[in-house]
Amino acid sequence: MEYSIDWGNEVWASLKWLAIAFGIAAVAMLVIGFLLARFSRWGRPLWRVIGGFFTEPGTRLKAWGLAALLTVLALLGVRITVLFSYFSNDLFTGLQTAAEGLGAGGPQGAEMLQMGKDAFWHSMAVFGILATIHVVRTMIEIYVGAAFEINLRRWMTGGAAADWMNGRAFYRNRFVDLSAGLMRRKWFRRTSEPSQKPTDIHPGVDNPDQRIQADITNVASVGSSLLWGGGGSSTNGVLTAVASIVSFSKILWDLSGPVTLLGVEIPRMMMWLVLVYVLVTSVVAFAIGRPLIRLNFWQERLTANFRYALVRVRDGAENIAFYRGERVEHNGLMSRFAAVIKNYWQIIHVQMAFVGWNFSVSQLAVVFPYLVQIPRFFDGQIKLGDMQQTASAFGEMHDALSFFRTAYDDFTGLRASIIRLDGLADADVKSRAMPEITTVDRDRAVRLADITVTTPTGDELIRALNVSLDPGDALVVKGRSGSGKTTLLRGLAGLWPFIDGEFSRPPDAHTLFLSQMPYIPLGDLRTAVAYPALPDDVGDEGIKQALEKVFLPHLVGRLYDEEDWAKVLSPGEQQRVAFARILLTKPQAVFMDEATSAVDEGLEYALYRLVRTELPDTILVSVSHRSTTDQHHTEVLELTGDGAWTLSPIDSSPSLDKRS
Ligand SMILES: Nc1ncnc2c1ncn2[C@@H]1O[C@H](COP(=O)(O)OP(=O)(O)OP(=O)(O)O)[C@@H](O)[C@H]1O
Repeated sequence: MEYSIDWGNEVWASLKWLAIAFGIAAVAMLVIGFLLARFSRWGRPLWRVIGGFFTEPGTRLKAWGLAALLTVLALLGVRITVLFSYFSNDLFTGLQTAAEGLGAGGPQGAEMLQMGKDAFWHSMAVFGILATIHVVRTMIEIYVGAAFEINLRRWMTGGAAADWMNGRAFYRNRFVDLSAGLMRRKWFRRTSEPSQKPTDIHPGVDNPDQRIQADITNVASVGSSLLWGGGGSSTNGVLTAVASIVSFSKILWDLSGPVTLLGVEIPRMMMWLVLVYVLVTSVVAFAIGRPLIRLNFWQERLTANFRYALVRVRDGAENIAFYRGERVEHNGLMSRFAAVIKNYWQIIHVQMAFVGWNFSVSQLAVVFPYLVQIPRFFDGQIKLGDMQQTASAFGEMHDALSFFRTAYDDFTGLRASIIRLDGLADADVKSRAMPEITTVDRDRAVRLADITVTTPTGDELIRALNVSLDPGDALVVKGRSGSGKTTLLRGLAGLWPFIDGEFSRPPDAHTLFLSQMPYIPLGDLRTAVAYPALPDDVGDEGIKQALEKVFLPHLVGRLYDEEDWAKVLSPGEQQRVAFARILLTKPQAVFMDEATSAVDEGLEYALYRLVRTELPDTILVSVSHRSTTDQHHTEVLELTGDGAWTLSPIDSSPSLDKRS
């Protein structure tokens, strides 16, 4: 019996096919990828969030290497599927020959039966080889796919986290929306990028944590499987879909015969039928599934909001418990959860229609080729094997062409993640583009020259402030609540964008800003005390001494204890930890925002004296409501909150002996 292809020569034929297909696929992917990244509405943001993986020196070799390997493996998968279709042709033709031999009887029948048997066992051997290669290929593909995904995810997470930290974008992105009103202000325009227009405002960035964690995971895993397909043969990707379409259209073209429709003979009918069938069904599917882009985007946002609300309860547990605020919290949580469910129902409704349509279309496609071919088979024009291969080629073509229809759901999820990651990158850039105070490094001195601070709505809090402090000077900032004391410190620290003027201070490493409640990082106590230095940089001995000096000797033995220290230490103890940090860091200038508000006056006195004695040359700037802090300072700055300010010396301060 004659086989459908020359199996003896197939290894070389397949290798040649693979080489040519790889060449074409590589060029096509590069060209299409370039065009999409340059000109399409979703390709541009996608390239923005993953482009560096393929271009940066640290990752590009691995990126291109793994991508090439995945392409080869995907194409090999397509080739094997093609060969399986020839195997099935031979198997069924062999069975048909054997059956005909049995029916015919006699010597000729016996010969046909033998031919059929030979063809059957030959097919089994072919299947054994193909199946082995198929399994091995699939295993390798799963591994390489995972390696690509993990590398991409690692690069994206590292990059997004660094970008979020860079220029304190994680803090300043809260002002991206608010800065809209100020875009028209002269000094804002002067300090912002020339390309920024008042209309060019990003709508802000919600839940960056979710974006960095969940959206990146989604882009890395769904993105790569959409391109190359999953591990199993049934899961197509764009590449395998296109390669299958090309390969199977040739088979279908060769096998499909003419069909007479309303008296007109249409050649290669199967081919046209599958194209028209899939085109029409896909257009309908896209129309049904279109709302999923928006709904998936919202699902991410609403889920993140709900989770953030839960985290807030955990963080504020003590406060909530004191207030007996469970009812309010529960209501808040449930209303956020209700929003998640409402959106989820909308997704389900669209998906019911979408999946229902796709499923019906795919079911019909199972019998469709038999219905079209059966007259030719009954007329004896084609053999059982040919019909079988036509049906399988139709099925493969249909699956491949339908990939874009069935995977539309995944595309919408991917698109939502890309939009969110692009939004984060955008907000990071805009956060950095917002104005910041001009800082000048100056050894052992602090100068504020013409500092003007406003609220986000443009109301002046401080107008043209000038202050000059030399080593050992200490300034206390006072004023009614809301007059802008904290905001001044925020501005000087480079957090508050609505500030103008020049600020000279010791270099970053020698200037320390302390907020009212010191931040306590996760980890052991030594990490908490040494922050923002690393514990090994300051050493255990230094940490122990600092703890003893700030009256926390009971903590000396617990340096390596891992606790949620922000919840274990009392506010007063946390403020003493902040003073320990001053002793460890030995800054040339320190700015403190009500840093002793939680300790009693005796302890406050002792802590200030400690700093003055240990670090007599350090410049102190304290924000304080208490008159007891005055005695540790040399000057007082009074803010009125409407722009005006007064600066006056403080007499008879016991700290005035600091320079002696
Ligand atoms: N993110 C913000 N958006 C809008 N307005 C803000 C923001 N942060 C602060 N403000 C406003 O800026 C003004 C100054 O606030 P700031 O916290 O500096 O006051 P303060 O003098 O430190 O007050 P207190 O003594 O109560 O700590 C207040 O009116 C406050 O409402």
